[in-house]
Amino acid sequence: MISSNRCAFLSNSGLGGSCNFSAAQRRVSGPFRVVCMAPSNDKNGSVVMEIETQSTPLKEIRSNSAVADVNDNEISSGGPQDVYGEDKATEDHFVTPWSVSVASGYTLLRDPHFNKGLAFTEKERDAHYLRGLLPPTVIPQETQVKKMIQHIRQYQVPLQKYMAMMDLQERNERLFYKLLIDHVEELLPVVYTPTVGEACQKYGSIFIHPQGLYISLKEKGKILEVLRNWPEKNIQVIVVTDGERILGLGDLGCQGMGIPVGKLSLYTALGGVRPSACLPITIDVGTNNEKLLNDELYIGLKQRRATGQEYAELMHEFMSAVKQTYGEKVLIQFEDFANHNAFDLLEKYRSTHLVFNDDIQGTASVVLAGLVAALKLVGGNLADHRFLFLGAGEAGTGIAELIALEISKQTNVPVEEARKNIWLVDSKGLIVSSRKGSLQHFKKPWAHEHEPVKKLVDAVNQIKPTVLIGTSGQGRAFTKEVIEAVSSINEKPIILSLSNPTSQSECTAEEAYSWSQGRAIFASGSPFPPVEYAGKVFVPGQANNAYIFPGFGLGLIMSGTIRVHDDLLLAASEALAAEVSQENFDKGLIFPPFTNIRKISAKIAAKVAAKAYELGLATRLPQPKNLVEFAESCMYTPAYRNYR
Ligand SMILES: NC(=O)C1=CN([C@@H]2O[C@H](COP(=O)(O)OP(=O)(O)OC[C@H]3O[C@@H](n4cnc5c(N)ncnc54)[C@H](OP(=O)(O)O)[C@@H]3O)[C@@H](O)[C@H]2O)C=CC1
Ligand SMILES: CC(=O)C(=O)O
Ligand SMILES: [Mg+2]
Repeated sequence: MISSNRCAFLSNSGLGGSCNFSAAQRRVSGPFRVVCMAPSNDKNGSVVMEIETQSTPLKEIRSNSAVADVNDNEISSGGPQDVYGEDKATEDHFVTPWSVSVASGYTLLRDPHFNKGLAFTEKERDAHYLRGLLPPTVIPQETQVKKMIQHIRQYQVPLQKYMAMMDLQERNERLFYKLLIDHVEELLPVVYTPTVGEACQKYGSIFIHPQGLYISLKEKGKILEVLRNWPEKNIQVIVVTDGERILGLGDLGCQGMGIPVGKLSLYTALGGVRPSACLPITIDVGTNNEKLLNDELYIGLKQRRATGQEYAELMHEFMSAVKQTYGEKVLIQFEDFANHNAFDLLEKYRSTHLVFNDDIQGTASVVLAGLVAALKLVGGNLADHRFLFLGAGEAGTGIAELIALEISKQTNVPVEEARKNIWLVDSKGLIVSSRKGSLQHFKKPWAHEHEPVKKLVDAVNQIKPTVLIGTSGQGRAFTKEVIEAVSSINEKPIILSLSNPTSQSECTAEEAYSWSQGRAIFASGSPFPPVEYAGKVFVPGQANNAYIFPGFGLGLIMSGTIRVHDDLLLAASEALAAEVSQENFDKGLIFPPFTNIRKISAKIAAKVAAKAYELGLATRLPQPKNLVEFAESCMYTPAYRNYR
């Protein structure tokens, strides 16, 4: 029965409150150590109990396992441990209730955190009972990457590429991240916008593995327990959605899970946050999407959305449970909530939690960076420009407010004054003071004196913007007439069509360049391929919050920052704008390419952390001398680790 000294195995047999050792033992045939968890009333809600079938202490059991046998630079460099808790991370697999942690043989091959596939060395195959479980060849990770990219390229349909990537993430996490990092420009549109939008729409039918934590109304009163079911303990970033405004695709309910999963894969690939520190969460309060309610494959609650007190209570329980479980330094990123909840949630929790709304704040920071960079091409200061937005929701008013804040800082005028050059159009037309009474609170600061204007083209002709920004979620709303109008006012009109996915973009790159006779400085939320116009090739940039949130989050985490302040958004923005090179400007680009994004993220992180220290918001002391180097040293790299 007990015949050799292989590694640890955890049973979930203690679910009822006590550990059923015999069941645990029955499931381990042959060599084993058993480590079993049972619920208790202690702080973490669990205790570790050991069944020492041989006289091996737990410490040694851990060191006998491949999981604990990690010996790579990330962990041994001494830099990031205290920031990322890497040293503890290996132990997470042993202290989480009900999780199974097996670090050898067949099960090792099926653990995406540790699997290396054919890259397991001869020694590892011997040491970890892999002989015969793999074909005899050993190939390095670089070759695996080459093979995988060929595999992904074989698919013509973007959704198939997406599914192949998700499948890889579930099989071999480090290979997934190496592939994504090495081919970031090519694969970003696969794991992120636009393809992730289609994936969310079809999530029910393509759903294979649950990839995050689902917290529905059914879990009300039990959210603390639900969080404890997640196998990782050292969580540093949560991206949470309630699925009500997924990109520009509307209410996708529980199927919005694709968004937190996608955003967090960028936290790791672009910002170097450890995958095990990332937790995607979907709050399911129902959906008002009739199509989904009538779809037998829909994965969420089949009921209309809870609102008001019921909604607020669930969210409050969630926010409290997160703080109780992961402490106050966990970053909670709100993503793709509808605006009637997004602003209120941010306001309610910004003084008690480390919260960040990506759609309001991250988008603002990235767009401000693009605009500051664009000044090099069009001239003038921010205060010299006139801004017109189509769309006055989270993205529109968020960007508008950060521009006003920056103008106010640069020119020493009150922010109310700085707002006067910024105009917004919503579904009812230009926002003007005569509408003030019926406006949502986030639109009120933008209700300037003007007669009502219904159509965008009329607003363009009357306001005469130098910058036109689309944040409406309305595909092709920048018509030929609109782009011609803004191009007749400006030599180089700045046109940003930020709405995602591609189908919702206010105009295509081709439309922007051709209708402006090649004069537009253009960027879009989702990527467009280069355009040839009048014998010249135009390379459109991508104006997406993906430039900011990974580095921004890294900066908060590495400095132990406890609250997000607007000055941190300005710092991130400044750092990004500084990364646009002359070579980029020469191509008409106002954002750097994503190829160097990890270096850029480290610089963003450093600026954010520096500002947090300056404001007294950072708790990691003493402040590292060189914050860029420190950020880089903290970043997760997906190279395989050696298992002794
Ligand atoms: N590139 C990026 O990084 C980001 C892009 N986005 C994209 O921006 C879009 C909007 O997101 P968000 O601001 O959060 O959404 P919101 O729902 O908060 O805002 C949408 C706004 O668009 C307005 N609108 C809707 N239809 C029309 C219309 N026909 N004409 C004029 N205005 C209209 C709405 O008007 P009303 O208020 O009257 O309903 C509302 O003000 C989405 O497509 C999203 O994907 C968002 C975040 C980041
Ligand atoms: C990019 C993003 O966050 C959005 O479109 O909602
Ligand atoms: Mg979003």
